[in-house]
Amino acid sequence: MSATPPAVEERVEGATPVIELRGVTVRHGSVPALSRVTVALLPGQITCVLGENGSGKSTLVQVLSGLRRHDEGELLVGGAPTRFRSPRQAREAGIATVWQDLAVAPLLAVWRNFFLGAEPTRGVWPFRRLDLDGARETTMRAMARVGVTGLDPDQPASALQAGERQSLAVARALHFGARALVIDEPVTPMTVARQTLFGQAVLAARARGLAVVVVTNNPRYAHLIGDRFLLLAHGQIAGNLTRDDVDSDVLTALMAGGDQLTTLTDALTALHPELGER
Ligand SMILES: Nc1ncnc2c1ncn2[C@@H]1O[C@H](COP(=O)(O)OP(=O)(O)OP(=O)(O)O)[C@@H](O)[C@H]1O
Repeated sequence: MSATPPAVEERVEGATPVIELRGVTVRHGSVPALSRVTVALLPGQITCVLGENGSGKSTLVQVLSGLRRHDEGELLVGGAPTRFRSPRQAREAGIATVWQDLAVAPLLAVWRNFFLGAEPTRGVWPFRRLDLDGARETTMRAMARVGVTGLDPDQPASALQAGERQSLAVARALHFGARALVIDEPVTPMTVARQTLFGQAVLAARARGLAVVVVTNNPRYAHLIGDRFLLLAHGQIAGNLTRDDVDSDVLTALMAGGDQLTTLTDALTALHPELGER
């Protein structure tokens, strides 16, 4: 895993955002969970979303994945204003979500979990049958692409480690042509092995030109993999920084507490007025 991604601004400058939020507000009753959030998610860029509990991270994931409709503002996919009516519509638009409580069918083979109803077939009806070898082969190749090698595609998914399950979900997204990948990081702390696997999968998605969103509570890890850092506080964007703007220590300090986050972001914006314009 490369610790220092190449200069992103050069690669993605001028690219049409895969997803764009313009002034998006989401209310739970009278409580705004997100308030006038504006952000562009660019192809080949990893955006890490950071913020304390209740800052609106999950709500943002829900909006991007079609689980929650926004009350105000605009959601654009590939430049076109969009309103998802279901998670399925978001998936069909190329937005794949890897949920915190990632579900696999534990008794089914890994390759079955990979295809989940989209299994390849051979021949024409009425002689059509499942292409078992093709399915296994495709699963292994797709998993290798995200850094998981030596996998037995016939083993039950329950035998996979948590990190490998996440990799499976990312591998699926890449294989089925997703344009954006939204990952809600598990709340439980990740082991180094799992972080490494996860990082490989995420960087593979980025290399394939997907817009990647990672919701995380770990600023050091975010700084390692992320190109851009979206800081949420009380449902609002408290900072939208690139890895050139902040080092790992500053990002960690920004995350130290909600109030501090706002104060420090103000201080940072005062030092770098251009930050406030993003
Ligand atoms: N279904 C709901 N009904 C009412 N209020 C809600 C609902 N879901 C979230 N909220 C409120 O909206 C705000 C944003 O919540 P959200 O879950 O998006 O934050 P979060 O940053 O993901 O927090 P966490 O890290 O705890 O999951 C919070 O004030 C929360 O209490």
